[in-house]
Amino acid sequence: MQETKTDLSHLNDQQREAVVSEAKRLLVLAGAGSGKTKTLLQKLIYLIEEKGVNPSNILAITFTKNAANEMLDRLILSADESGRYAEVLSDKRLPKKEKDKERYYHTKEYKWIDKLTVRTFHSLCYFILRNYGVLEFDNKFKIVGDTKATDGELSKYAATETSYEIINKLLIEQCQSNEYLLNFKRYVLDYMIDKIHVEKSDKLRFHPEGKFYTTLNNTKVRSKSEQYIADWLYRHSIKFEYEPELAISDFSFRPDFYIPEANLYLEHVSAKSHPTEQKEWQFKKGNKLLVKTFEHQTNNSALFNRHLDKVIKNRLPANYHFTAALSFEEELKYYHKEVRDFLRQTMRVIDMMKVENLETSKVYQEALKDPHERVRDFYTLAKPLIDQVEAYYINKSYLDFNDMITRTIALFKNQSEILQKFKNQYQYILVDEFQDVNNLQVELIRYLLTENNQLFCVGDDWQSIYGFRGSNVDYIVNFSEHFPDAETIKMSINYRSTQNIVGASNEVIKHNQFKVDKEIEAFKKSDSRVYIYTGQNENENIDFAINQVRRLQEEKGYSKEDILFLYRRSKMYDPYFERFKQEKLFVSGKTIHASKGLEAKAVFIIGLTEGFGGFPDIWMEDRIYQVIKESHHDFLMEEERRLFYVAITRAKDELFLLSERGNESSFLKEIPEHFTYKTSVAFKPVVEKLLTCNHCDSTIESDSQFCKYCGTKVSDI
Ligand SMILES: Nc1ncnc2c1ncn2[C@@H]1O[C@H](COP(=O)(O)OP(=O)(O)OP(=O)(O)O)[C@@H](O)[C@H]1O
Repeated sequence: MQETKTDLSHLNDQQREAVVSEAKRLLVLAGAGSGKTKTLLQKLIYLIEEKGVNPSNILAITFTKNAANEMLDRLILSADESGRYAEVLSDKRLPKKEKDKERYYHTKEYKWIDKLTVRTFHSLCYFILRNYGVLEFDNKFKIVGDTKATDGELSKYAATETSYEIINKLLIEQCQSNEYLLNFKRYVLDYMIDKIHVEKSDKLRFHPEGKFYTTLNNTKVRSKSEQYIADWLYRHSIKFEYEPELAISDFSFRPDFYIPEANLYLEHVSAKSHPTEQKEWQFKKGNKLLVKTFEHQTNNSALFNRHLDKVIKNRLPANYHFTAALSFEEELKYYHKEVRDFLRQTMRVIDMMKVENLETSKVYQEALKDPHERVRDFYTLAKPLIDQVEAYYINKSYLDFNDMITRTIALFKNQSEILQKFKNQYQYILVDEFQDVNNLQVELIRYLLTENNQLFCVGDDWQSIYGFRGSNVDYIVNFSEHFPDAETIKMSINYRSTQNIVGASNEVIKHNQFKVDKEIEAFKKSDSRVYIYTGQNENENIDFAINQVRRLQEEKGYSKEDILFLYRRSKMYDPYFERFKQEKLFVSGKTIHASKGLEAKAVFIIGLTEGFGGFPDIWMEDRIYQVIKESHHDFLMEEERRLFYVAITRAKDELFLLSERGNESSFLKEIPEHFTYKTSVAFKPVVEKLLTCNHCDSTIESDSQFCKYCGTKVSDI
């Protein structure tokens, strides 16, 4: 072993090789729990202690604020010989705010730690723009996020509104134009309510009467042409009745429309209509006015509008008011969820365009060439809104997280002396979780690279789970193509999880095509198997979870931190959370996305069912996004599988997978049986087992009616 001042004896060979490597571009590619973060920190300490590198020449980038804090914590722990900081960290009563303060003071205490730059991509860009970005953007900018920032360094500079609140406000403003509002409502009705782009068999299932098309005044009509007429009337503020009952002498029937203010009936004639002669005669007899429109007229909307003008408008009173003011709230009051979905989709499109560095106008041009009307309609409505959002952000000096990176890149591009300053400063660039970088982040890193500085990245392509936000797993899979002359070191021992958990995770990930092959072995040997429970329904699963949690707490002394519930979607946890509250059980739950980098002795993955609302859950598959970036079904499935892999590998000793009988997630079938213990038998409550006789104090067996020792009845206890 090479002699070093820094103690590297607690590292394995591969970790040590990574720490001492002089390679200018190095990727440490490793599985879950293999000590990537540990290796990165050790490298940092080694550079300072062994290589005499000035800490201010080191930049360490993490993905989350928590990861940056954890990195600082580990550095402080390594420096603090008194053990005081370890006490601070382990003090469960100390609030997070206090811990943050302690971290701040301790960082100041150790000058070398204080001189390091340990930041997330965002906070790095934030810092650069605030201090050097005045020519690029208002340097007193505010940050806009998905949620209101409540703590952390950046929260002081957070905007008072969220990105959703802004886009919602701007949509309402946009809808002050009646035309936009009604076009928008038309879009909602067509594609989100009527789902006209969905198979016909589905339609008929939902509307057995055949009245499928929803008009702008929320009437269900039978055909697209009738819907067009009804919408035309609504757009001209002309009241109408649809299929009113009309009785003339002894003859009763339902013409298509009645327009009271013109005292006029309208019949739309298509190939499917019944012959109208009979009806016309009855109208004449009853001295009522009937006008007809014909299907072939609808082929040309300008001509058809003119026809409607002629037969309807001209029969209304001369002073008729054709444009009543419409309100967004009134028009869309039944469709709040659909409005929210449209806005979320638009926000996703905005984010994707930023990450892919595409201009709105180019995307719009492409979208209008799409063969599908739904996609074209979406972009026709989204474009003016997206333009408004952009203008609003500039006007208010707002930047979102992607903007901060884009603006920093622009600053580097336009101000070479500022770029030079950072290039000179950061001799060593260390990036954690490299599997999650996106185009913008890689471009930023590239700007900082010189022939002489070192880029040291650690990551696991199997854990890349932010594709939906634009991260690109290709950067890690093909690292040496993106960074010429790069070296790669693979680390293959998992120190976190037991053998069967590691085995199961290896088997699951084998189903992915796009990956780097690695052989991961467990360091910890244990016979305990992955527990798969398939209850009859959710309630049975919750009962099972409660019993298992109690068992772990009582038999193994596990605390709140030792047990982690993971799920694909937050709402899966709601019923569990409610029951845990009732049962006074304290356990933490997280989405799998939020669990990255975490570990717990026991992990429960809930909601492992197949199909809608389960896991895998491929939600990005909408042609709307394909206009910006193609994503294939298989590729999205692979990301879901990586997410499952991340979830499994959070478990140190025990892993429980909860599914429902008859509707098991396809992922469960990917785990070979010899790693698992499968059951669908509900657990007897553990509390029964622990019942003690209040007379003689001995433990009473679970199914017994009497205390075996003194005969006291269980029902009296
Ligand atoms: N050489 C080693 N000997 C013993 N334990 C180790 C070694 N390397 C890492 N560990 C332990 O393994 C666990 C996982 O380490 P770490 O969190 O650094 O892994 P990681 O690769 O970053 O994990 P993940 O990617 O899954 O989040 C930690 O508890 C760490 O202390």
